[in-house]
Amino acid sequence: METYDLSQNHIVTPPEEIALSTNQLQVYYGSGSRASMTDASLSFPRFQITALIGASGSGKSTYLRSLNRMNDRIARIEGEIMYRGTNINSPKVNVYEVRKHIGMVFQKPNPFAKSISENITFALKAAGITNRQELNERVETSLKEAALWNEVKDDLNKSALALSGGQQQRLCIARALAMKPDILLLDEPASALDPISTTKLEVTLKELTKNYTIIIVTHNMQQASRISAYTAFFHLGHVIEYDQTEKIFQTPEIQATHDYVTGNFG
Ligand SMILES: Nc1ncnc2c1ncn2[C@@H]1O[C@H](COP(=O)(O)OP(=O)(O)OP(=O)(O)O)[C@@H](O)[C@H]1O
Repeated sequence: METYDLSQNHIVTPPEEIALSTNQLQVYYGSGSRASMTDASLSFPRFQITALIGASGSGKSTYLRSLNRMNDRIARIEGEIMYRGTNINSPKVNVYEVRKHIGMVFQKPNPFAKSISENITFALKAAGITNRQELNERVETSLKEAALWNEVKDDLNKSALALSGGQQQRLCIARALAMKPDILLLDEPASALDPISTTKLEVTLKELTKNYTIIIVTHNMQQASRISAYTAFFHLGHVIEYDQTEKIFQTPEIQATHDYVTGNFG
């Protein structure tokens, strides 16, 4: 791989309303003094999908997981994460509250070994919602939003583990949506899925932009260009380029981005 000047970057601020932004975010794992993520300043437009792309180890997951404080126990995170006028990367901010607004779905579908409906109601009950009618409504609404309702509505008491991988992943999305978040973070949600389930998931994500802001890590460049409005290219712990997706894939400003999207490395 060629050596690139990591200080060279091109980062736009989208003109749309911004749902979440980071200002010079730095992430240090353990007691290390070397940052695994350096000076990441990005603004994510509301009701759009933004894709985070880059080679393995470039820092995409590190960055994504920092956004809802999932890295708190294993890393030191410096810089600001601005959400609704508050820096949520502050020790004074309650991380559980943050995660109600900024939900996360992981690479491998990880439903609980419980029924389909209990997968959705579990966190709601823990949050103090006990009214049966409200719980039922949330189950139905979130399964509909995740485009799973029609496939499971007669099987709500069956085990979630009996679902296919693609259905399990949409259940995990429904589980996250049941908390009524504002922003959904997804870390390679389709990497364990077959092509048909992947297409279904992509269609679902696009539908969700009516009500949610989505930030997705993906290894799959076709996927990024199919579904996202903006794309950020990460390289060796730096954000090198951030712009409209079409621009990143067709006329990037930076050589490293060009080489990555044309398949020269990765
Ligand atoms: N828990 C951890 N402890 C220490 N270092 C870590 C940890 N997680 C990630 N790193 C390091 O941080 C850097 C960025 O890794 P990260 O997983 O964020 O990259 P990535 O772009 O998401 O890669 P992949 O696509 O393979 O998931 C790498 O050098 C990695 O070794």
